[in-house]
Amino acid sequence: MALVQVSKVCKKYQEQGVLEQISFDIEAGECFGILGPNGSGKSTLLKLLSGIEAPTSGRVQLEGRAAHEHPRKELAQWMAVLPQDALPPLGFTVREIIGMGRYPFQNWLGSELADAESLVDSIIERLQLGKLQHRAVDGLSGGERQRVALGKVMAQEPRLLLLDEPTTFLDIGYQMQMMDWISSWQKETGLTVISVLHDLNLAAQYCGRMMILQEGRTVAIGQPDDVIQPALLEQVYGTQPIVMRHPVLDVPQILLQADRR
Ligand SMILES: Nc1ncnc2c1ncn2[C@@H]1O[C@H](COP(=O)(O)OP(=O)(O)OP(=O)(O)O)[C@@H](O)[C@H]1O
Repeated sequence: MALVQVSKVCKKYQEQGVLEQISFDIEAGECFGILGPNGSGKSTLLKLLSGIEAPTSGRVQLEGRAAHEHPRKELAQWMAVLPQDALPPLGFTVREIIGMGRYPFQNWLGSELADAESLVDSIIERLQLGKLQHRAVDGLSGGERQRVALGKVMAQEPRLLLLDEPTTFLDIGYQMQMMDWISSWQKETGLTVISVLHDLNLAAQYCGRMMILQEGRTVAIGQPDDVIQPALLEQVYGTQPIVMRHPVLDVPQILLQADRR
């Protein structure tokens, strides 16, 4: 059985259709990208996948059970969400925030049987947060804060990770670092990743499969080569990019073209 099964999902807000007849499956260990123009329904789909909201019709199932019917604490023990505005609470230190990823595993006394401190240490080392670990998150840069947010979801040791545009506001160095960390973590643990992304080039490099939404409907779903097609992208985004192959990675990449007239 696929880890995630979405079948004939529709979502309406006050009679306004936001998602229409969405169906796809995701197998354990996949990296799946959700792309599409602004307002096409990407974040809404992520909310349905995380069980925060229920579909108006159709089904979203995680391990064969409706996403919104999983008890929240149980779900938090195997699914983590990194939202776009993952601003951790002010006043806490980097180390404390990462430790918060362990909350779903604590008993009512706030203690955990397994040694969480060594896990937190290894995450701090891996994300190069050693020098920042005792600083309050308030004064950190956007890139540093995003790294802390990633550390918190890593501490949760999920099997399914949902990301909402994890690289927004990051410079190209941090963008690649963030995606590489997620990718190596995924390879080591067999984690399943579903990510909303705006950047088609990043998606083609990191996602095995991706879908493109337009006005709440699926216009393409498949491997990057199936999806990154000039005519399709022009139809969806209203601009026709040049599609080339990445000289090293051998995946499709787009070049945008200014109108010089
Ligand atoms: N709670 C809500 N109530 C009413 N309308 C909503 C609600 N949430 C989203 N919408 C509408 O649903 C549509 C899709 O929004 P959504 O945030 O899912 O798009 P998106 O593809 O993630 O956009 P972006 O790329 O700009 O972040 C938008 O028209 C939005 O206004």
